[in-house]
Amino acid sequence: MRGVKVRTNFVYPSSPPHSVTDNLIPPFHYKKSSQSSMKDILNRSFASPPPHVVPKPQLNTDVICRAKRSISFRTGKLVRLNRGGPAQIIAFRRWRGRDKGEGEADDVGDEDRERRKEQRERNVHKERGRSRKSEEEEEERRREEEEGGEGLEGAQLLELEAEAEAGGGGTIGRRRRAVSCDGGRRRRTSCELRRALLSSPLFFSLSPPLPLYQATDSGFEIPKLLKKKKRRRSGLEEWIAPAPQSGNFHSFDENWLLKRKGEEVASYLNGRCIFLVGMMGSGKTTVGKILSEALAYSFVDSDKYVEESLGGSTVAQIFKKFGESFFRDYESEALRNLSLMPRQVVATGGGVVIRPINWEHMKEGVTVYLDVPLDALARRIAAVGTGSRPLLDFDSGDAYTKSEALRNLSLMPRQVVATGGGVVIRPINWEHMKEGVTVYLDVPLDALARRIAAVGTGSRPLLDFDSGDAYTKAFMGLFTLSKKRGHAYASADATVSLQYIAADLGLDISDITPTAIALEVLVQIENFLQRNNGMSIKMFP
Ligand SMILES: Nc1ncnc2c1ncn2[C@@H]1O[C@H](COP(=O)(O)OP(=O)(O)O)[C@@H](O)[C@H]1O
Ligand SMILES: O=C(O)C1=C[C@@H](OP(=O)(O)O)[C@@H](O)[C@H](O)C1
Repeated sequence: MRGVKVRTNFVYPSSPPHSVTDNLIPPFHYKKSSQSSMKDILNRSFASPPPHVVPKPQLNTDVICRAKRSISFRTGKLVRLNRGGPAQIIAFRRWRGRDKGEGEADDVGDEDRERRKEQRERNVHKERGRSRKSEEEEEERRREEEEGGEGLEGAQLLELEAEAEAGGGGTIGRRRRAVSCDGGRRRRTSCELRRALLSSPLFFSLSPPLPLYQATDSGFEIPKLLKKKKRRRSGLEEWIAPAPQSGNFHSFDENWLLKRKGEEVASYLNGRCIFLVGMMGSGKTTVGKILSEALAYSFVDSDKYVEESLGGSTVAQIFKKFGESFFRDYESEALRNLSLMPRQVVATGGGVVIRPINWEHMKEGVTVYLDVPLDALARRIAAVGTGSRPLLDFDSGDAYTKSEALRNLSLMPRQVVATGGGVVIRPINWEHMKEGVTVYLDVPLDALARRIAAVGTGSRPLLDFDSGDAYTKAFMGLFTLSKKRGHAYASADATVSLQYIAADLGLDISDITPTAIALEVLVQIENFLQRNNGMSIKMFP
């Protein structure tokens, strides 16, 4: 990949933070006896979600393992968890067409590569009678080799072995297929690789598509579907992980992976900003802060930027005083300024996607859409209140929001809307209501007065939004907004869908931590860069 830097020989630090060491326990075959202690571990794993996210009381222990495995599938890593040490990744993800000559490993490999290439060319001559198919395979292998993608070779393997023995870990810019190779030189490579891996006390392979272990209430077990014989042959019995004894096992694992991934992705980004887009409450701010730490970027919230540039008024105040379009102008200006600065994770306001000019600014960097189902958004927003989100704050009662509520309602089908008596005085409201059929209930004043007196004036809503709980109100508002702008989010370079992650990991959406989302954001950015071969990413001088 041109323009994208790849570290081929990066050695991860070998000593973990204290809390991590304390939290790992004896190896896999050590069975925890008590059911409650396992649950304790898992509950503590989710010790620091936002206060309103209540962990499920009965967490399925298997979930954690699946989550771990899946994270590694996504990141393409082979992960080793050391006894009493940090998890270490031995990576096989390889960038296609990456820069050559970076790092020692490539230098060492060049000679070898040249020699093997010549050898193969001689072989090609000898075996002229071969079938066309084999020739294509040969061609493919040669192409891979030229791209620097041959399997792990002597120098790297020795290095890996040395690191393994020393208890260290390393990244080797080689492709993942090296572990699942199936013939000739590749099989040898695979064997060597496995030997190198197994020479270290504990390895936990998350890369092959096999359920390597299952968590049960009494400990971790190799899944029954893997027959004993097969297990022995594949060496899986040794490819095992230490089960967590206590503490924040889950978060540790995520945090550690996130940091490593952050370092990797930051080196490809060359200072490009990340713009997080998504509906209100999708976690742009929460995830953005975590992401910025992993990338060693600074974090900016575009709403805060606008607030500061307008002397500290809140977004709600700006909406109330000057209206939405005034706010949008400042928002566009904020994005323009932010797009000129390097190394930032920007949490944008949910509405930035509606103006094409904002996309022009954001496309200076990489845009990522956090796709969260409306139901989850409404829950989150209901938990904190709609006060800071004027487009959902139908209770505030100012003229602007009442009209806005009516506009939103006019976009929804199959509704009978009981409007507030005062809506008729604003022409704009009629425009909205004329989207449907308006019916005037003409009741003599004295009859109205009697009715209202009977029930009290407290029950007179301006819009029917006043009835219903915080969740319903938030959901209604989000629904109409998402109808209007759902398609606009699709312009982002990458999408992170919580629904997809939840289905993939077998988790509830509310159980996906912001750290896991941040990790997925990094993976999707990486995929985006790979798809675009790094060419769309301009370099900062
Ligand atoms: N992964 C998550 N799980 C549960 N709640 C979350 C998650 N991410 C964010 N939240 C909560 O949702 C609310 C909105 O998050 P925030 O980051 O402010 O969203 P945005 O910046 O997109 O509006 C906050 O109260 C936050 O604590
Ligand atoms: O969706 C929107 O139009 C808005 C989202 C808000 O930001 P968050 O997405 O950070 O809540 C804020 O910019 C403003 O209330 C408008």
